Amino acid sequence: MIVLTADSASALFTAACQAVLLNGRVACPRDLTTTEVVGAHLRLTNPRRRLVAVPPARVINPAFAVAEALWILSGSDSPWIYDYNDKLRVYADDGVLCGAYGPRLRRWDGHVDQLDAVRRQLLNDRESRRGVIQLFDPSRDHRGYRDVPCTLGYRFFVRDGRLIMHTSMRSQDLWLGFPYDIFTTTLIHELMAGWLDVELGEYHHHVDSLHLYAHNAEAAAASLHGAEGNAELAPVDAPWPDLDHLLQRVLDGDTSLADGSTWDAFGRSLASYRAWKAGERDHARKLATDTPDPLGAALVSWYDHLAPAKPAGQR
Ligand SMILES: O=c1ccn([C@H]2C[C@H](O)[C@@H](COP(=O)(O)O)O2)c(=O)[nH]1
Repeated sequence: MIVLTADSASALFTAACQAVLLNGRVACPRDLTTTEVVGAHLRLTNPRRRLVAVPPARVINPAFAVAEALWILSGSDSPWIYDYNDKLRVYADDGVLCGAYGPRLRRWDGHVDQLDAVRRQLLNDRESRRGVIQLFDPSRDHRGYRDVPCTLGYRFFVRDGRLIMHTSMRSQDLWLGFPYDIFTTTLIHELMAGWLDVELGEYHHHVDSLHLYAHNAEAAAASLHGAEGNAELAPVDAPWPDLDHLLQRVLDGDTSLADGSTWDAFGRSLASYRAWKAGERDHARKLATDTPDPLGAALVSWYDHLAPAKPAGQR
């Protein structure tokens, strides 16, 4: 069992890489070799520092982080998510990710909006222990689909005027999955704190199998010497009744959102990445550079990682 505390996702990521490399044992589920620690409690004291950036060893695609978080929050399992990360297709059955969190989060059993249920529960009984969101569904997840949720669920507690969040995962790919998962969970955490009108408290990430695939071990070792980015994202909130409409506007690329808010930064980073994928690289870089918030800088780093910028004057 490892227990780690940090005030940024980047610092938590490097500490976890170190702990898995030092204490991990080999396990080969699905015939893929991993180094694994069974039992990890990762505690993030500032959930707004949700962006993992440990250049040059680990540079993430912040547009995918945003896209996946909004895809989940909006309750979607639509294939548009592949536009932001084509690799997800390998987990699809007949084109669909059967373990998608969104429909379970917003329409469990076809109708239960768990975000709303937890929000109401904690508004009615401030210190309730019943603020539970369930994602793993035994009636679906033992059927043999390629995609089985790694996140079992979330719990929320209001204590001393702060919202504490706990996530439980059965399985976590530290290198590929963690940076994106922590972005989504801490965004849900911050939004829930806003709906309850309390401060953002600590975030706890409990993982059963925390692992590194063999092909990522060398990079993980290099990340221990990377520069740790711990930029804090600007605060984000949305009145509960406006959430779905706001998510739709961001996803639709509604330019009237240009108000310098975090939602504006989300929309710009998605638009920038769509331009990049369409081959409009200069336009994509310009949109990223103009994006307020550390998200814009992270997107520029991602483009540099994909295709290093040519020195001025060189074509
Ligand atoms: O949100 C997710 C979803 C998947 N994975 C990783 C964990 C495993 O490496 C792999 C799923 O494989 P199984 O645990 O289902 O075998 O994907 C994550 O890290 N986070």
